[in-house]
Amino acid sequence: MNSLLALAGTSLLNGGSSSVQDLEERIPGFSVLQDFFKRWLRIDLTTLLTVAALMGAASSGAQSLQDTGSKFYWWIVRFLTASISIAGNDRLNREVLNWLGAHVLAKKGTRILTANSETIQNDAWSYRRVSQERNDFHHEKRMPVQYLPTFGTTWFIHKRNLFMVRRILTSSSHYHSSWTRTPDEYAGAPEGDEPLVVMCIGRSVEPIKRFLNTCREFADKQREAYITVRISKRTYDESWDTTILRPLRPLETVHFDEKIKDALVADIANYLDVNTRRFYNGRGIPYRRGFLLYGPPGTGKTSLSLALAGKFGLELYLLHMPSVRDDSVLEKLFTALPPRCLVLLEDIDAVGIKRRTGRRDDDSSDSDSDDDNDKDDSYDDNDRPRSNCTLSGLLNVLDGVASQEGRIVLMTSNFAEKLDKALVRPGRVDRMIYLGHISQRSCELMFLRMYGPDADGSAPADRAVQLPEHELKRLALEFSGKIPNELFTPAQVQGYLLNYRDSPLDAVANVERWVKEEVEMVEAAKKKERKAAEAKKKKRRERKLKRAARLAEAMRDYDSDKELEDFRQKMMEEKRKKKQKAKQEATEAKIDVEGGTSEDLITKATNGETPNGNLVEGTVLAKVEREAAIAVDEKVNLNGEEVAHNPAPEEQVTITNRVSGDSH
Ligand SMILES: Nc1ncnc2c1ncn2[C@@H]1O[C@H](COP(=O)(O)OP(=O)(O)OP(=O)(O)O)[C@@H](O)[C@H]1O
Repeated sequence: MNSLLALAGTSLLNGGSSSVQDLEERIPGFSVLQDFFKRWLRIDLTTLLTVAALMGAASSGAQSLQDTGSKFYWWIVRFLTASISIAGNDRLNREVLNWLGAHVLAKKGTRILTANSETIQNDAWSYRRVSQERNDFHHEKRMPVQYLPTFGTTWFIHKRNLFMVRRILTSSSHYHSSWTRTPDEYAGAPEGDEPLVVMCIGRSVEPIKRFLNTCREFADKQREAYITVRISKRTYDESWDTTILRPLRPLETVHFDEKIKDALVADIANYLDVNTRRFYNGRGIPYRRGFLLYGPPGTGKTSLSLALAGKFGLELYLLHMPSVRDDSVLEKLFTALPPRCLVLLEDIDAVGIKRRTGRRDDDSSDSDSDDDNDKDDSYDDNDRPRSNCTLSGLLNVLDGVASQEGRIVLMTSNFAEKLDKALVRPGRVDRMIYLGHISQRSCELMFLRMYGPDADGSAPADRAVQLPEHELKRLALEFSGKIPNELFTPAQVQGYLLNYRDSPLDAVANVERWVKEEVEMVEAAKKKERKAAEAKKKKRRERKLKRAARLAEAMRDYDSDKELEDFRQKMMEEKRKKKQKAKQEATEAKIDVEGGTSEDLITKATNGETPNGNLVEGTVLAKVEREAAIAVDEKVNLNGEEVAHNPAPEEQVTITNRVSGDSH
């Protein structure tokens, strides 16, 4: 085709006639077409082809000119610059971008940037999970926004060398941008895995190497001032995929019993000592250490964990237990831990609490519960968040064969009393630390921290009143004296002080009123809680009565002792399957069944009492067993006969038949 167009072009330039013959030779029937176009359309086909040929030649000429220009440009660039490229997933890549963000973009006032905060997946579910109500308004865990260079080239001068850093488009975004013809930086934001090319005018790479070192040093310095927190956010590839830098929190800013704090720090320091590792290894003791931080919300469990990570220069791996999908995810995340780190397992009490559909480990309510079905099943009856992980899954990662050695596990819980004994046994939890309500001394320290000079010794610029040290101490003492000892959480007091960030005098002046209001609020909340607990208790009692009535009803349908015994066995079997844990406790339970009418016995049994009125230690199974035994006894009584009651051997529940007085 191109040759035909060229021929047409030559034909026009030569006056036409000779080349029409050439064209006729190459395209049979060309003269017929030519006649047709001339007669009917009044167009000279040769001219048309010639114009097209000239336009094609001009465009390909421009293209090749552009190619040549581009080649020349890159040849010059190559000739005049040295460069080092950095892969998208290399840590150095991030460090260079951070340096640029801090030193170039802000100074140059760059107007086209990309912003990073945190990656989200489908968070619809997590918005549903409203956190437990708390009184501090400053429990802020949002990620700061970071501004970085976008696609393209950033120019800057560093140590008298001219540098260019190119952030290169990845193939997918490139396709997108060229398709829509939108400039790269508007076509989409960089995803974080774009390679970088660092170029510098000159024929040596040494200045670039020096620049990269500067970036690394800057990152190290930043790291010293920050704690690296790793979390797992992506739901599809279970890894510690997100890194957050949190400002370092000095341990002194977490207020609780100083002696306990010192002991905890000494314990961790001792554990991290190389000699300790040798000692553990030499004696075949697994080199692990676990701590449980427990107490009400807002008492500093998370803050203490961050402060400890900063103090010992460890990376913090954070897992919020109710958000862990299942045991296999937990295991994968634990397997990916480095040997020396701090793992924070938040809300550990959520493990082992069953969801409404398919309850597991510690459920002590009856199986035929029919209320509360409309409630969000990510919470238990006490509004504690639930986890999909099982207790055995958790124990397995803590000290199973495959569990990593050398790390420190910190677990936090608001409901430590609910934790399984197996979880808190030494080896898994070596030290339990209670973080409770704030003491007056801690209030004083918090006040001083809030209004004292900044960490670097400088006075905060935005403070309206700069008080001398002795005056500040006096105010701190006055402030703490007005706060009841161990009534509020540290978060509450911090929240109050933040309201008077610029005015310590106002903070002291208004504290009594605040205390009064808070106390009233606490009282009201307690009252509400009590009411809710009573209503719950009432409901449970009604359920038990209903069940006991059903049981008694069922008893009436049995004529022979054998049928009765079969029924009892069947019921026992069902309960045994459901209540694995309760079965163990039932082993220890001793139940003394004596005296009382049938109604008495059933009522007492449903209340968790022995027939003689004593409260029985034990579990659901023990209670159910008791009810069954009572019902059996009752049936026997009605029949006027004595029936041997043989509990399954593994239950070892001693039941004294009230008719015979025998114990089995
Ligand atoms: N003991 C404390 N000393 C100093 N500040 C505290 C203390 N406890 C809590 N705070 C402050 O209260 C806020 C919440 O603290 P943090 O998240 O550590 O509490 P928490 O016990 O982990 O709460 P939750 O159980 O709800 O996770 C933080 O801003 C923190 O600075």
